[in-house]
Amino acid sequence: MNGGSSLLVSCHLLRTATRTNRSLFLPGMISGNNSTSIAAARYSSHTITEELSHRRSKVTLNTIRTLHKKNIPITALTAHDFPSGIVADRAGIDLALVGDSLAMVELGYDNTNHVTMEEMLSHSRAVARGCKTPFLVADLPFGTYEISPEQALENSIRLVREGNVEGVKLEGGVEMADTIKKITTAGIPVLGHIGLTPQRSASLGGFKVQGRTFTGARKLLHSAQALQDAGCFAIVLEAIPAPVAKVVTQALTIPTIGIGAGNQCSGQVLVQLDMLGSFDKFTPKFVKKYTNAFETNTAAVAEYVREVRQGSFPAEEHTYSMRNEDDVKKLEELAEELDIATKAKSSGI
Ligand SMILES: Nc1nc(=O)c2c([nH]1)NC[C@@H]1CN(c3ccc(C(=O)N[C@@H](CCC(=O)O)C(=O)O)cc3)CN21
Ligand SMILES: CC(C)C(=O)C(=O)O
Repeated sequence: MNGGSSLLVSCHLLRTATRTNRSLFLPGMISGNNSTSIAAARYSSHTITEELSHRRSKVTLNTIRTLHKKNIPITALTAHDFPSGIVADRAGIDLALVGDSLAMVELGYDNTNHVTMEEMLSHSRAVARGCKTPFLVADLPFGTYEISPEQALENSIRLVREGNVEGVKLEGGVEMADTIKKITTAGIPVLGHIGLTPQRSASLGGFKVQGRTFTGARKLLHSAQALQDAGCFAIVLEAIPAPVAKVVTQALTIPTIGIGAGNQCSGQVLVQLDMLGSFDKFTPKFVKKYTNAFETNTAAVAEYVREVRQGSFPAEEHTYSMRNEDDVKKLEELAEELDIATKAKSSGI
């Protein structure tokens, strides 16, 4: 992106902030020293990604609390590997999630329940190597936290110590309160997750929208309050009607992070490969594709195939030369001799 389009993006940020009547937030503005940030973003010749990544300081739980208090939407996104971790960092994401959706979008499983603790640890470490600024959270995979609070704490400690993440996410409502207490008491921040909880999709009858009835909505509200009381620093609300998410958000003192839960949540999260248009197996209604990486990437690879076949790749600029031109001549002479020798051999002389 050049300076010109950086200016366009920055102006768009300003317009959007005005339209939604929310205070303008560019990452880095939270920790003071803000007076030049807007002007710098508008007039700098740097790219917008440079602006976003170089200016901001490490996002901590305090940053997330401050964003919430100031009514500034929290931006969250999944990162499943080293490059997607870097993208989340550079683009200005506040909270990066090593979500177990990686089971489906990275590893090709039919649901999230097949991903193992070892796989989550390996992906978390890769993300952590690239994703330095956002607050980094990983999912406790299915089967690693349901048996007892002790089991949950043990595996949370592994995610922190071996996976290099800062917090953990787990699915479930009131029934998870004791488990959440156990983990938060040990000093590990917990992100709750209610509504459509994919690890329980079998008992939900599939990936179905939740809380569509008054009874269902009230249950979600009670779960959210129990999760807050148990010590969650925030709660993911997945695939629930927007009016329900709004009431839940208003009822809580901790932020809600919505995915398919309308725009009245305290923040938003999406699966990175979904919003980049890289995943084409299915598309939940809540996904907006900001680009179509699947088409772009497939077309690029097809072009490579074509160029290799026709010999136009690699071109001169992708090729190494000999240090000394004379050596090229010597090499050709050698080749000629070999050629004669080969011919001589094959003709039986
Ligand atoms: N690529 C991807 N994106 C996700 O957001 C995601 C995953 N994978 N895997 C783990 C879970 C599964 N999720 C899903 C999967 C499908 C729908 C879906 O298609 N829902 C229907 C609504 C069905 C109903 O009406 O109740 C939809 O049309 O959105 C929603 C969430 C969310 N998570
Ligand atoms: C979509 C987010 C919230 C998630 O749980 C995941 O990526 O697994």
